[in-house]
Amino acid sequence: MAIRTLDDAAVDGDAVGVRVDINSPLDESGGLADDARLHAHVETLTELANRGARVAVLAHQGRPGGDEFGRLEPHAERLDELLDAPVDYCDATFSAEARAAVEALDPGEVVVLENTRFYSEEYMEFDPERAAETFLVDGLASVLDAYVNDAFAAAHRSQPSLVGFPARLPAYAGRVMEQELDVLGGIDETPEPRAYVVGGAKVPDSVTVAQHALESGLGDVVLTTGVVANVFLLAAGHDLGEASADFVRQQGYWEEIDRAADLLDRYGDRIRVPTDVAVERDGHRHVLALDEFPPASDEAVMDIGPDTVETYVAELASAGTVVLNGPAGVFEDETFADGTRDLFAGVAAADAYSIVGGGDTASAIRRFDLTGFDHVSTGGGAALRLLTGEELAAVRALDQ
Ligand SMILES: Nc1ncnc2c1ncn2[C@@H]1O[C@H](COP(=O)(O)OP(=O)(O)OP(=O)(O)O)[C@@H](O)[C@H]1O
Ligand SMILES: O=C(O)[C@H](O)COP(=O)(O)O
Repeated sequence: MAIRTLDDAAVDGDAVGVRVDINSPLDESGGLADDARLHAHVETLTELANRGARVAVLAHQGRPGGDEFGRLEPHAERLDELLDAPVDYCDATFSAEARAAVEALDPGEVVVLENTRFYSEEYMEFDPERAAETFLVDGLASVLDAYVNDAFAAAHRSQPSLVGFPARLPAYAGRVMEQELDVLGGIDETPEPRAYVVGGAKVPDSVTVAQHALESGLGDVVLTTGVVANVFLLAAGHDLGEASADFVRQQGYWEEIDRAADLLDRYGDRIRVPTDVAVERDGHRHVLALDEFPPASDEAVMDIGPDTVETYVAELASAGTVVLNGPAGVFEDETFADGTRDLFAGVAAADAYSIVGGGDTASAIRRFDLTGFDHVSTGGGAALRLLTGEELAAVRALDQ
């Protein structure tokens, strides 16, 4: 694979479109609840500005219809604080106003364009050739001289701003992309046995990762937590009660139960599910063992229990490599933070080579002030897919 980096780029005076992933947890007021991903891109944006580039930042925030879907003005304001270069914001992405904002840039200046996902085609998946003809790519390519993709965390999405520009402009990997590919692209060289701890709420991505890890043999064991564990518990025939079943349905994940059941049939001896969980009862955390199921109809499973943490940490003690993605529970609520805090602390303390991925996962690590992981990736689903040997769409598009 021949991917050019910023070492190969001459950018002085050029207008450079830089796709970053600054998709971040938001607080109740819509501001940034965590800015780790913005910090991650400071190196690339600073290098380009210092080398005289005129920098147009492309990024997404959240998903259409989602709670964290919003404008990038807070991100632009924070980047203006983090960078020495002046950072402006334009509430347009590829319109005449956006093109004018790019053309008005002087060398060393930065403008953050509006959330790419405000535009319908951006949330669709295309092959690179078709993506190159979308209104977003076509609209911006005319005012850009080069494209840099630093958005490793979104690199598994074959969406226009991630795969469409290399067909139109000289394209390079940013420093985050370069570093993540160096570390995560070599999972088959990490110590064995490898344990994948798969949690969080992005169930389809995680089931895909579990399937790849088990089928390829890259993963020796998959330990499930979070909503992923709830789906596998349902697949194993456990009655999680009405509230958790409704949640899985509302998220559109009911079909994932069949995929999980298939994996249990084929690899059941290499998949772990919780032996106890936590629900809210009378306003407090209440732990239920599997033999006490089902929870009451209004009691959603919100965390893994202490026995599960103990069992998982004990198994990880013999791993050569641990890959961790996704919180174990609704860690944002202190009532349900124990599973994530205690399991993550166990991974950090283990002797294994530990690779952690995921925006919310990294946010939890910071919240609990945990150190001792060998690599904390900016990517969630992207990191996991690369770690199971899957090629990432945006990386393939950069390979010119
Ligand atoms: N049992 C549960 N029920 C509901 N939500 C849960 C549960 N366990 C974890 N979550 C939620 O999962 C979310 C994080 O899942 P996600 O898969 O997005 O993590 P991530 O991979 O680290 O983040 P990202 O993919 O955005 O980089 C958290 O907001 C957390 O509240
Ligand atoms: O946070 C992430 O995992 C990336 O920004 C990708 O977001 P998406 O899952 O909404 O495409």
